[in-house]
Amino acid sequence: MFRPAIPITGGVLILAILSALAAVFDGDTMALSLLGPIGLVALAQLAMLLRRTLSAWLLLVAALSFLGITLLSYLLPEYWVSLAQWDRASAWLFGGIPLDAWRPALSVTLCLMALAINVAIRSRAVYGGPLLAGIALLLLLMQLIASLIGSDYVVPYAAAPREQLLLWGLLAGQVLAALPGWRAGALIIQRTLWLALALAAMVMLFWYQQKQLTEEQLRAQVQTTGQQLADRLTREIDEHLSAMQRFANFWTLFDRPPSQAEWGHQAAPFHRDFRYFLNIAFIDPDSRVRRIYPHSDINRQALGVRLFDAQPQGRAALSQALIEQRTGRTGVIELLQGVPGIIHYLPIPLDERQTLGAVAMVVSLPLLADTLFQQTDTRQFALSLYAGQGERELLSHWPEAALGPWQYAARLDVAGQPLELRIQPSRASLVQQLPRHPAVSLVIGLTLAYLLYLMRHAYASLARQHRAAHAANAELRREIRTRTQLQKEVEWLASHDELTRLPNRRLFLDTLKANAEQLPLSVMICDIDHFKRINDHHGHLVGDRFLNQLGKIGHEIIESHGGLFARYGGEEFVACLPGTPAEQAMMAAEQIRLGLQAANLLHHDGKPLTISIGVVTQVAGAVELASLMQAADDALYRAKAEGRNRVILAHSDHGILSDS
Ligand SMILES: Nc1nc2c(ncn2[C@@H]2O[C@H](COP(=O)(O)OP(=O)(O)OP(=O)(O)O)[C@@H](O)[C@H]2O)c(=O)[nH]1
Repeated sequence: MFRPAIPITGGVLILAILSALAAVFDGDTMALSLLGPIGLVALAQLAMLLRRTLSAWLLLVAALSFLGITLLSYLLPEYWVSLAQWDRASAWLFGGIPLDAWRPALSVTLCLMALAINVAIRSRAVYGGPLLAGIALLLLLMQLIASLIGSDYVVPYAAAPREQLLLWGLLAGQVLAALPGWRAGALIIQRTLWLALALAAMVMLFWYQQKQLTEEQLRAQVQTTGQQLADRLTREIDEHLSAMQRFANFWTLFDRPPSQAEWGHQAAPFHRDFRYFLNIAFIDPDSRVRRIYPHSDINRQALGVRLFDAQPQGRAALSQALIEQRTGRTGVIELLQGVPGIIHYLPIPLDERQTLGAVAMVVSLPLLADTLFQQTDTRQFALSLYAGQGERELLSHWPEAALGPWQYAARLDVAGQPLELRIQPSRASLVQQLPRHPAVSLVIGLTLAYLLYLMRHAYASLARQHRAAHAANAELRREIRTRTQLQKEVEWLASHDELTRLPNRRLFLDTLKANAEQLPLSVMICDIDHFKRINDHHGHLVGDRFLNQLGKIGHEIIESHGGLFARYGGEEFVACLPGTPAEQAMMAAEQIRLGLQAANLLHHDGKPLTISIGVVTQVAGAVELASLMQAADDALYRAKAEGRNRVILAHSDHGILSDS
């Protein structure tokens, strides 16, 4: 293993431990839940680098179990295991901490898993080490970009900078340790890696896009809910305005101020239907409160109060009703009851110029909002109603659960008064609604990329082995051919003479033996006359050429007689003629003698090269090679003795040889 990997991984481990201690101190469960497995993987990596394989595996099993559970929480559909069930399990396991408070982002989980698996396989290329490192790198780059851009996702996909740094450290350690091994198989890795890595990158982009889309859908959903709520508020206000109009119209039938009993009788149902009407009062033309419902203690204090004096903010609106006979309304004012609200003034005309008075309806905005909020599932949203554009909070409701990262603000106009309704969903409700398919397709896609790598790597390795085997086979075939050739040459050399390329003594004797029964069997021994002189005067090379020439002449003639011409040794040649009578053998010998003489092979003195030949033929009886050869040799000796350049047939001897 490459040494720098050890200090780098050790550094990651130390930093993870220190950060985890700080996180324990701060009670930062989110950081702890990532620092824990990072520390385990770093320790496992260190153990693997120091060849403590068993310890490394145990640590990895612990880290991968945790990461596996995290991954499952992203993948399993809500209707299989609901968020509430995950929360319960998480609270049981981690002492009351809900899932969302510790669960690392999906991309972070996958990144650490890739690094952990890479430790388990020791980054070996054959098991996908380079691809796992590549996937971890892509996920880290994605996180880096996300951190730089910043985002307000429901479920973020970047770890905190410190954790990201640790992950980079782990990856660097792995790559440094694995590089020498990867270099050895660089060619196969190159062929295998890029396609799988491109697939992984595409899958990540697809996931990112899907994630964007789902987040947008969630926002749209909350926006719709918020807008519905705002519309309902507007409708509610419209309804109470028309109800008030009906109420005011009723009193135009009177030409006198109503009695308290009449007022109470008529106002009661309106007050019951719209519980946010703090009171419904009859105001005389002098702006004094004459009748009021409900007849509560606090309301009774208002009786007789001249509103032009007591409530200057409402003066313009009240004048509109009393003098101009038009509906008037205050803006959001501080009511006598100490809450913000709006007062509507509706004229009760007597005729075109005179008014009987005005109906004042005091609307408590907090109560109005509360009426509305009660119709909504307030466990899932934080709701707040503001006067103007968030200038003054009229009512707000906060659920106990943690809130999501963003809110929607709906603007509405309540009788000319701008209000803002803000809706912020709880984080849990958003997480619950998040579809699982982007996460599932990411995990499946990355798994496919991994399998693709394994498949291509196996294929490339097999192809390389196949090529090597093929080359070895070709080499082997060449070797066999060479050896067979050599074998043939050796075999040929064992039975032939290299100079004349004629059969040698051994092959001659074997042939003779093999044809011993083909009587009459003739044998001849030929010996060049005074050959020594050729060598002495012309040199050995010329001597060789002469020997060669004789070989050709003898071979041609003897072969035409159906026999075998061989070199017996030195300047001696022999012939074996099975089934050949003495006359024919003599004739053949004579042909050789004359052929040599005519070959224009000359001694230094110009005399032609001659040959002496001894011939023997066995016509009957068992052939004895030694005596047969001896008889031929004797005949040759005689030929030499009688003056050379002649053919002599052996004497009849032992009854087996013919005589001339
Ligand atoms: N150039 C050459 N000479 C050879 C070869 N084998 C044997 N000789 C020579 O053949 C000669 C044989 O000589 P000898 O046996 O004395 O007989 P000769 O000179 O032929 O005389 P006779 O046989 O008595 O007529 C020797 O000088 C050998 O060196 C060979 O392969 N090449």
